[in-house]
Amino acid sequence: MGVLLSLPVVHIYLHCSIPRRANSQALDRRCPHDTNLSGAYHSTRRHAPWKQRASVSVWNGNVQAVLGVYMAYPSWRESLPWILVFAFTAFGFVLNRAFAVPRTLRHLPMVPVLPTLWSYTCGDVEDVRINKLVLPFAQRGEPAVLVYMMGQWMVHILDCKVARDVCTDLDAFPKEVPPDGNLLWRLIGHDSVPTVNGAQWKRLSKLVRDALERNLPIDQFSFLARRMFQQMGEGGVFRWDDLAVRYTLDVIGTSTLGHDFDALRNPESPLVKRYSEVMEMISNPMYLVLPILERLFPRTKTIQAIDELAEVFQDILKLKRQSPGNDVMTYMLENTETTDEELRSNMVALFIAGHDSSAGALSSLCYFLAMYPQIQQRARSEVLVALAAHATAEPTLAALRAMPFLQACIRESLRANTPILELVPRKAMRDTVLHSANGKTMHVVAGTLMVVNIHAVHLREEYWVRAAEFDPDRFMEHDVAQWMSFGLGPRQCPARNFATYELRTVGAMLLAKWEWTLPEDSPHRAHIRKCVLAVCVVPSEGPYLDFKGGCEEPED
Ligand code: HEM
Repeated sequence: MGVLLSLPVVHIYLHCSIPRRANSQALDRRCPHDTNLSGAYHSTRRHAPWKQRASVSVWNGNVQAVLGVYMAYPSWRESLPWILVFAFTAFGFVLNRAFAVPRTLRHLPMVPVLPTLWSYTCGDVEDVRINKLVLPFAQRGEPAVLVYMMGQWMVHILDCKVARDVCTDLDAFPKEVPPDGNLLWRLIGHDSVPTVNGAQWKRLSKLVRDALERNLPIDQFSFLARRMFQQMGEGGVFRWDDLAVRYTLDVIGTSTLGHDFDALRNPESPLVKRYSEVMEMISNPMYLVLPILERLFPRTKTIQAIDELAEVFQDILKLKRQSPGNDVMTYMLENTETTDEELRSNMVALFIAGHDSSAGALSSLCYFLAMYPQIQQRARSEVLVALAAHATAEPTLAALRAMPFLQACIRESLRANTPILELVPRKAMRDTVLHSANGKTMHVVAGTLMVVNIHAVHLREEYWVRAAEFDPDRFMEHDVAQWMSFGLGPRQCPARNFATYELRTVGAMLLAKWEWTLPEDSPHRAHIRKCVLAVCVVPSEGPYLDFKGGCEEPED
């Protein structure tokens, strides 16, 4: 590709320089001895040999031809076009090396690299890029497509069966171990459930699952929803993505880390601000596209901020040891086989994996209910009936289980706007043949990186009737196998129960207390605008929602 890019340039220079070359030869013929011009040439050759040595050391190979050309010309002006030709060709080779599709993957369809780079240059958020460049392949029935991402070519899986097969066989397709320079993993650490494989993953995964299953803190979800309602007073227009972030931050803080960030009442809390800043620094798109930049231009300020934040988590862990509570970290600390680094690493992993994803999910749910008032009203009626039937003002587990339509709304909003668009890459450990749901076969060689593209599977029309529409009823009848917001197989989200009950509790309480709409002039009316938050893509800069019908909440 790089060579192709440089060809027109080479072509132009060849055309421009050939007559000049003829001229210079004619000049040489006319002036066989030193003329001013040829004298200048000779003196350059004789007195500036470093020029030649510099060329050799810079390009280190394939330079003899250029030196020959360089020496054959009577002045630097004459040889400049050739130097440029060489430079562009060399640049072309470098680009070619960087972007060439590996031979073993060339049988697969691919998203062309130029539009991909252009999309990054334009600052498109990942969902927009997938819609533009990847989704057309899914709609055409392809099981997979090659995409250039994070500095290399990866196979994006677009088919639900291939996705399931890849995610189920952990030995054949383990998670790709993140490179050392990756700053998100510097913060999380290399010993956490999402990053490890094999026996360590089995041990840590059991630890996390057992701790998460020990307590489903519905009371805590309700308590914090009431705290949020206090902030909302008697209603009005609120920037909903911000409230959702603060609510989920307090949920994850109190129920998993046993630490109250108090983000709902104190949005300016230093830890909350520091966390947001670090996440923003980590998500620099240039470094996400070209991870090699981490080595070429290390981000020392970001690294320092990350290390300071990691220290804060370390301190929270120390405090937790001294004063245990009723939270996931306390349960994990009971296990004496876990090392300090594993505990710290998993604490940060639970925080990051659990916070931004839930914030995005809550934000999307309320956005869709605002966009479709009839669906909101239907969900509200169901909630009020269920609460009355269970004689409770706030949701209990039994009452929440009697709200299937609310659950369908949550699943449909996670389908249409899934916060985690792509799973962590899996690496094929051996040559494999995979079969898609529509009967196609796909050969994959050992070493190939494979990414399940949830967003594309969730919008594939072969799987979903009118995929672009928000229609919770598609989840009322039965479970839909193509739905994969929490991942697939043994490594699917261990907190999916926690997360859905959090959404069900706060969703039910919102519906019971408020009615909300999207203001007419909202920029989110045509479609929801999003941004990248750590590992998720979530609604951004609103949507501002207009809440009505609230009444004063008593203080905590
Ligand atoms: C709506 C909210 C959430 C969504 C959509 C979500 C989604 C996901 C997905 C798709 C994965 C699989 C990643 C992969 O296979 O590459 C995952 C894994 C994980 N999630 Fe969640 N998640 C949510 C909430 C949470 C919460 C609240 C926590 C913690 C309290 C959490 C902790 C984890 C962990 C530890 C893993 C790694 C599992 C493993 O690799 O074995 N998630 N999540």
